[in-house]
Amino acid sequence: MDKIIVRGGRQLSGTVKVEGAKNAVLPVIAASMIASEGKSVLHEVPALADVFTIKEVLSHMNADVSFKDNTVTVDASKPLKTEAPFEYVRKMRASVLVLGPLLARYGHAKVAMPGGCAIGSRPIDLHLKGFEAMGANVHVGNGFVEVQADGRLQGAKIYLDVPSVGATENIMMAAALADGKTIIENSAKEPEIVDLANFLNKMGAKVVGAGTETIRIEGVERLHGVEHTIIPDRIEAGTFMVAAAITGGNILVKGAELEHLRSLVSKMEEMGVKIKEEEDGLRVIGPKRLKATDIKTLPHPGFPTDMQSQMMALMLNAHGTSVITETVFENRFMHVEEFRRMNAKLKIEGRSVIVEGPTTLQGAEVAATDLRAGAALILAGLTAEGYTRVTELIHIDRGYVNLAEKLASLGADIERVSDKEKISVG
Ligand SMILES: CC(=O)N[C@H]1[C@@H](OP(=O)(O)OP(=O)(O)OC[C@H]2O[C@@H](n3ccc(=O)[nH]c3=O)[C@H](O)[C@@H]2O)O[C@H](CO)[C@@H](O)[C@@H]1O
Ligand SMILES: C=C(OP(=O)(O)O)C(=O)O
Repeated sequence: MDKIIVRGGRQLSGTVKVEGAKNAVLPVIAASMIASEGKSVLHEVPALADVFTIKEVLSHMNADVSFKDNTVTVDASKPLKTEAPFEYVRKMRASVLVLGPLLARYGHAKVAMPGGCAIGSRPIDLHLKGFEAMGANVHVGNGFVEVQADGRLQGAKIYLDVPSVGATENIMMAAALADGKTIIENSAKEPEIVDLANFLNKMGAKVVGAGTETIRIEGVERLHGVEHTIIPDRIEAGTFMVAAAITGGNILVKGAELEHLRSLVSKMEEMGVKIKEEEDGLRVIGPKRLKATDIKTLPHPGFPTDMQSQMMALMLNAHGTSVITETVFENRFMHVEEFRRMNAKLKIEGRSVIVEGPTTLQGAEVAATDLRAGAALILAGLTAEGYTRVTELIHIDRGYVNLAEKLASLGADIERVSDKEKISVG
């Protein structure tokens, strides 16, 4: 089992380039299956475990997929299978994003029903409600969800009870080939939704309003493969921004888009961090003394839940009491227990965590409970006394490419070791 071992105390400086966004590339690769003619060529694709999983899913479906030098090519013009077995959904919940494209193109799709995970129960009822409104029959049983339509889906007006990212994406993809107009109300507004809409539109779809709370999709007869560049990963960018802030360092995060990061930037500025927009990214300069603040996670443009645990690491180093309230997922505080192993003073009260800072964090053996929690433990390790050993890297590898190597290139005392190798530090 691999571990990342980090010794705290170094100030980080230099430049790091952000990869393409995991949460944009997964739906875009799924959407490439709708194209019944031509190839899609996707650039800036990060070499993440999740990308390899969705590539396997598409290959299983009979699409021709290749991945080389951050470019994925998908040719889905041959007839596709419409079932994805459990092994893929187990590895990655985003596998449910094949439902919309397959339903649109073939009127049928079947995938294993995703279970809960470390951050919450994560139902897909809103995805299914959308498909049903468009005329599909939904059957859930024996651990599978199957959706079936007689002929083309029908455009419909769909109100989402919560602005779910995945439901918005799945419905948008299904509606791209539906008969007539679909209106999604209370849709998610994340930048990744806009990227998917742009991709669909290049393929010949008619989607307007992505990035606002009402998306309108006029169905078309068919879509074709196109070339597309994935947007930068705002969560990876945010993770490096916290690395600069937590170590009192100075990092240029190349490719970070201010427009996608406004809530994070404003909270970090409240904490005393200097953030400047430069031509090719954001420069982040950590202060000598971080100030406490409060955050509440919300759908975009509110504060992203995927940055909550990294901010907790930062708040542990800030002077005063900070409060974090998690409203998106009901159980995204598994990292609290791990931070406590590092001497953190944290109290959970319902959906909030009270963070007493600053704490002298102590290195310890800790486990990544989800991908962002793993990144947050590494960030905490950058300021802890002694060695922090982070295990369960399988989670981190889902969402970060070479995180330890990139932090090392910025001056961190960090390395990734496998149990088979001789551990040279600690
Ligand atoms: C691959 C991907 O893009 N993952 C992101 C996506 O996940 P994902 O698309 O799964 O997240 P959603 O936006 O759907 O979930 C938000 C909330 O809605 C609830 N819900 C969702 C669907 C549904 O049918 N019913 C329902 O109740 C969820 O349980 C959760 O409490 O958005 C999350 C919220 O920004 C991010 O943390 C994830 O990184
Ligand atoms: C929760 C996340 O991803 P996923 O939805 O793929 O589990 C994340 O990226 O932080």
